[in-house]
Amino acid sequence: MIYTVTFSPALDYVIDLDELRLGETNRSKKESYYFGGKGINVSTVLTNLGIENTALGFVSGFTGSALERGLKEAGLKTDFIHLEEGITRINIKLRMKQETEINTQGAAITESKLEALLGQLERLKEDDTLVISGNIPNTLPDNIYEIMLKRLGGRGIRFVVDATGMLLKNVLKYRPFLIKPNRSELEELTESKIQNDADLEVGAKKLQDLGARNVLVSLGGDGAYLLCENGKQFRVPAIREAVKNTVGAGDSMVAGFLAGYMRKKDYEYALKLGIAAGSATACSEGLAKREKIEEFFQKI
Ligand SMILES: Nc1ncnc2c1ncn2[C@@H]1O[C@H](COP(=O)(O)OP(=O)(O)OP(=O)(O)O)[C@@H](O)[C@H]1O
Ligand SMILES: O=P(O)(O)OC[C@@]1(O)O[C@H](CO)[C@@H](O)[C@@H]1O
Repeated sequence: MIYTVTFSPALDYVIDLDELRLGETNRSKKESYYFGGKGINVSTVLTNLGIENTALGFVSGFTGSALERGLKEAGLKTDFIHLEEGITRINIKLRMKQETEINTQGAAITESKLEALLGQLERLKEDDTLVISGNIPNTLPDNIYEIMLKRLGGRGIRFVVDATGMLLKNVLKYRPFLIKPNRSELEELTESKIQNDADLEVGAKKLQDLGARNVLVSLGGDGAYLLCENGKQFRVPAIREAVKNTVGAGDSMVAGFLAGYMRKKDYEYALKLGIAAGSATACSEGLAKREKIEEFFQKI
């Protein structure tokens, strides 16, 4: 069984603008909203691909109720913990020539609610997969992912971690099955510039040396690079069509990769399905549906 954890789910409010003029009243051309947060996006795309999973995390307030209801209507299985104060965050995504995002803090998670999540995770057993992604509210310590993996280590659970900075660095020693930095995250983690494929290999190898088993580096419109635990490496270009929205492309890639791995236990196949899912989301309004992912997979 696959479980995803999103500490700080989000209502993604996507606003289309010609341009943003600071200090003035700007009027949108169009707006739309999506139920997001990284782990939730992974769960949505897994569900779209017919892979059973449960989305865990914290929700609160009227935005949390809307998110929970919306996800249920979309067919997701969720088991959220309800916070008593604050609201599930609203993240602003400004869509102009370039995309600009404002990701907000999100509701504070109390110690007892955190314990409730750790209690839920006790049900995980050998061969289960736990996807932990996204940022945490700034009221939590940045070793929180490490605390989780330490408690769950040694049980044969497959960990997938998609996070930045210390949140990710702290967990590498627990040998996560998969991490998915993008180019700038890889640069930050390895404190080096990534300018070509040789740099990708060196950077990914550094993260493997720190403990990661498989390192998937997403490169936006340039596709992705995978360094596998067996030493094999693959570089696959993206499918380039008219881009509509790249929010959630990385999460879709993680979902596609996992779905592919579950199906065939083959890393090259998993990477191709990951690329297909990431590019299908980039070329869709909202997260990709199964038909688009399959159509893109045929083109790789
Ligand atoms: N402009 C694009 N055209 C085609 N495919 C894209 C484009 N942007 C992203 N993708 C696909 O999605 C995958 C993940 O993209 P990216 O590297 O932007 O992830 P990310 O930075 O984690 O994104 P996010 O945080 O928004 O989810 C890429 O490897 C590629 O397959
Ligand atoms: O603030 P975080 O947790 O780093 O990222 C949150 C977020 O940008 O990630 C998803 C796209 O990957 C969006 O649905 C969501 O708004």
